[in-house]
Amino acid sequence: MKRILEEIITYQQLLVSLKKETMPVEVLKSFPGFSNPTRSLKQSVASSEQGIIAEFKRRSPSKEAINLKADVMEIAQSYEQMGAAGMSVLTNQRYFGGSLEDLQLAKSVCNLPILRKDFMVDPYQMYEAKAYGADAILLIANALPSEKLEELAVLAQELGLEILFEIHEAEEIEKLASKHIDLIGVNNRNLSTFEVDIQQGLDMLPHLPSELLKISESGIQDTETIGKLIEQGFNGVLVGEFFMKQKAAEQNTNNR
Ligand SMILES: O=C(O)c1ccccc1NCC(=O)[C@H](O)[C@H](O)COP(=O)(O)O
Repeated sequence: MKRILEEIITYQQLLVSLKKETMPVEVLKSFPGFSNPTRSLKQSVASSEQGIIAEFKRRSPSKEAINLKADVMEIAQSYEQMGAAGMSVLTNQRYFGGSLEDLQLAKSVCNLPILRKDFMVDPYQMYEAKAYGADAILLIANALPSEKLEELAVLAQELGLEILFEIHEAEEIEKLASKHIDLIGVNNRNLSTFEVDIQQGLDMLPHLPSELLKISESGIQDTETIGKLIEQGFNGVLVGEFFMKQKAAEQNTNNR
């Protein structure tokens, strides 16, 4: 079976080449948001008790429908009210039902730093992230060679975007120099098998550079697990499905 990550990366490369034709970088640079100052996700996580990065996620390759009817503006405001340190917005349409417009709307209705959670493969996407209002971007260690990760990281930093560098295995930390990393994310989900192992993430803690803020990502399904991860040394958590399902349940109750 072709790994989903490889499939997504191939798709992204094709998508970016089409977008470059329809919306050149020069046009992205003229977006009003392009020159906005960055809201620091790093500072917000560092100064928050549980460093919660709450994700907007309608569906996913592993779960299909999560909350298909979700309203991004309502959810952004509720994440801010519940005390999240930041918001992650999946901007990939095909696999997650998200969009850059979701990101733009989220940014416009709350004061949270916004992470563009997508599969970044090309410098063009850094300009796009900035134009639509992202404060931080994701770089996935397993998705690209070191040279490409560095190229994207350098440009992101030039544009004032912070970097969440995601790893699944401890050795992957070596793929990008610490000077380019604002937050290190340990993905508890294996992107080939979709298996989630929170303990494997916890076991990696002693191997991570002490100076970096550490985020536990994926598969977190209750508040007890959030507490345990923070108690054991993570500075924050990135949670999607659990919060989005809660929001769907609240919506159903309100509609009755
Ligand atoms: O969520 C998936 O099924 C998925 C599959 C393949 C690549 C990436 C995937 N997720 C992206 C994410 O990073 C998660 O949405 C994020 O860590 C939150 O996870 P969760 O709390 O389990 O929704």
